[in-house]
Amino acid sequence: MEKNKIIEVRNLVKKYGEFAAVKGISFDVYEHEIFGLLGPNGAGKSTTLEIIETLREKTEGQVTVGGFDLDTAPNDIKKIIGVQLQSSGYYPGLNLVELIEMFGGLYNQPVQPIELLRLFNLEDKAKAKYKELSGGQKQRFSIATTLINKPRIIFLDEPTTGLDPQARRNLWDLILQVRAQGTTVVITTHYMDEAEFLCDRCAIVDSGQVIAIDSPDALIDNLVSKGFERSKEVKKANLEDVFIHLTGKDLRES
Ligand SMILES: Nc1ncnc2c1ncn2[C@@H]1O[C@H](COP(=O)(O)OP(=O)(O)OP(=O)(O)O)[C@@H](O)[C@H]1O
Repeated sequence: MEKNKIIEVRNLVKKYGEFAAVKGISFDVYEHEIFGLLGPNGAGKSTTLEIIETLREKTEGQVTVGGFDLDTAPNDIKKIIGVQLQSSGYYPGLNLVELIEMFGGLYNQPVQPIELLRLFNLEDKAKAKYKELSGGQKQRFSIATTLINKPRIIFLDEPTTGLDPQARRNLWDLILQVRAQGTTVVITTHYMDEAEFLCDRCAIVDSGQVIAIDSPDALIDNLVSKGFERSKEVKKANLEDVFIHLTGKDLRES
């Protein structure tokens, strides 16, 4: 089946003064995939994401999103993407339902707050304020809000940082569910297990450059074909499996 490119990034450069944080990055994202930007701290992942999201000026290069050119049609891009807000964007006086209604008003979109909260397992928190949520609940709410304008693409910047194993796995399932409904997902992460589990394809970014891009399987196979072997025999389970087995798979809310 022919894959449709929904994002095209060509020779993207971002300089902060003399310092080039992004040095000529190019990649495509296909419709309905989960695409990962992986890389160490400071590699330029967030900068790249924020440029595509129209939140940061680029220095050079071409970006198109859903066929719209970032230079000439940034407002059209804004309409088809969903972006996680900084937590400071959640007015402290409003509960979750009121926040969703407010964002719906800003986007001029009808919203069904309880249905959205149910999808993210937050229905019983409908009347709670954002600050009263646990870390996992905050992340789930933040991802829920990216869907308010019924976007074609959502951008998630390190969505599971700081979450416990149950909350991470729960969020992974939600991200798969969002994609299953037809939304393209672009995610940044430091966690390779997360990328391996979630991403159809990923770009590994280092010092502002893409150094590899492929499916996780193909990247691993390529390394193995070069003769790489783990020095220690791989066990059938890891410590995280032990932890999940002992403490249960259910989502913790504390
Ligand atoms: N506003 C800014 N002014 C100057 N330098 C910046 C600015 N924002 C980011 N940088 C620098 O650009 C580089 C890339 O930062 P960026 O936040 O894009 O990296 P990242 O890959 O997302 O890292 P992390 O995983 O730590 O979030 C870093 O060296 C950072 O210090």
